This record gives sequence, C-alpha cells and structure tokens, in this order.
Amino acid sequence: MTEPVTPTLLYLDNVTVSFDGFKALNALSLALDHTEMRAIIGPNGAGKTTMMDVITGKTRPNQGTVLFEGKHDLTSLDEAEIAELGIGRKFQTPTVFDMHSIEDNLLLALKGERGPFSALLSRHTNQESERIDALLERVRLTAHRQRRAGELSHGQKQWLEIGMLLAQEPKLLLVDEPAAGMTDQETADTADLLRDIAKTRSVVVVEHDMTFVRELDVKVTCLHEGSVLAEGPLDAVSANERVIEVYLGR
Ligand SMILES: Nc1ncnc2c1ncn2[C@@H]1O[C@H](COP(=O)(O)OP(=O)(O)OP(=O)(O)O)[C@@H](O)[C@H]1O
Repeated sequence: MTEPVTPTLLYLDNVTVSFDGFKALNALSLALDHTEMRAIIGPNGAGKTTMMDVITGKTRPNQGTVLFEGKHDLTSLDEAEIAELGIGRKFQTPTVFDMHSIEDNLLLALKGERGPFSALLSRHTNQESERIDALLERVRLTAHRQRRAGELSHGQKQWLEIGMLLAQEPKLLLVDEPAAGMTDQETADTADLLRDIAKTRSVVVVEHDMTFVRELDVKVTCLHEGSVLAEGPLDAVSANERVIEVYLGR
C-alpha cells in the first residue's frame, strides 16, 4: 500500500502548553505545507518560542497533536530523534566555531557524527568538497571560504550557521529572528536566501521586523496569548483590527 500523498508537512492540532497553570500555548492549531515558508509574528509572550520548542521536542505539550509528514507524532519523540527526522533549528545567536575557517565549519557540519577532530584531520572526499562548494554558494560565502568564522560580520555568521544546518539536509528549518542586528542589505539578502531555501524545504521564521516579513512575501500567522489571532497574506493580517490592537498598533 502506498502512503497517502499529503501536502501537509507539519500539523499542530489543539496544542496546549501550561506553565504552572499559565497557558503559553492555548489550543494552537497550524498546518504547514511541504516547501512552504511561514512567518510567525505576534507580541512578546504570544507563544512563538514555545511553539518552536514544542516542534523540536524541547517542551512537551500538555495536550494536542504534533504530526510530521502525517505519520510521526513529535510529542512522543525526544530532541535528537526529532532532529534525525529532518527538523533543524537556528537560534538567534549564531553558534559557529570562530577559530575555524568557513570551509571547515561546513565540513564539521557535514561530518557531524564523526566528531570535530577526526572530521578535520581526515581528507575530504570529492563528494564532500562538492557539497561544501554548493553550500558556500548557497549562503553567499564562496569568496570568504578561507577566512576564520570569527572575522565574519554578524549577518555572514548567521548565513554560515544556516549553511551548517543545510548540511544536515533538513526537511523543515526553524529560524528565530534571523534579521535581528542585521544591516538593511543583510536583511534583504537573508530574505532572498530563505526564499531560495524554501524552494526545496519548508521554513518557519519567527520575526518581529515587519520590513523583513514583507520581503519574505509569504503567508503570515499572528499569534496572541498562545493561539492564532490571524493568518493569511501580510496585507490582510496587518489590516486586521485585533492584530493592530495587540501588536502592530502599539
Ligand atoms: N519555562 C517557562 N516557565 C514559565 N513560563 C514560561 C516558560 N517559557 C515561557 N513562559 C511564558 O510563556 C509565555 C510565552 O512565551 P514565549 O517565549 O513562547 O513567547 P514569544 O512569543 O516567543 O515572546 P518573545 O517575542 O518575547 O520572544 C510568556 O508569558 C512566558 O513568560
């Protein structure tokens, strides 16, 4: 029997997370398609980080369903098992190896399972070299390949880290406020990069910077008090009276 073909990659249904009785997520439901990029907006405390924590297995919901590829119940898996399924997360602060070259950072990410020392000491195979070339091109760092990661600008470090996550070939990439601290040009380039990535993978971006969200040009979900307040094209969501009241109009 063949598996049913579903456009939905990630499905959250009626997810509630309580911290001492306070509902950080309150019956949250959300569906994300294959190769869809979604922007998540909402005021501080809306539950955006908690939602990402639930998807990656860092936080277990008290109630609800989180299904990946229509068959994996993420609420029953630990963080390592969820990463193994193809869910990668990029936090706001880049965690690259400052003393190593850009190229070696990518090599380490490719060979993650072998441990840093054996990875750097062993020879690259042709296949690995080709993949590093492709990743460098993708994250716009080809010209900087030999530089130490510590010398990169904040924006370039973010791209390197995205490249390191892509080395793991995730099906879903979760990105937390990538534009924070970036120049206008870096912000525009990051939107471009994420759109490029979303041609072959799904991406969830949590972001406060509305200029950046507009550049992403994707469906937007606005969270408030742990639930979806509004969802749709940015123009419709940002014209929503409740969204203006709780978030944009402040
Ligand atoms: N471990 C925890 N224990 C208690 N309360 C928590 C915990 N984690 C989050 N909360 C609370 O849950 C609510 C949702 O937090 P969350 O970090 O998900 O919001 P957010 O939308 O990501 O906000 P921000 O935009 O400020 O990052 C907040 O009121 C927060 O204080």
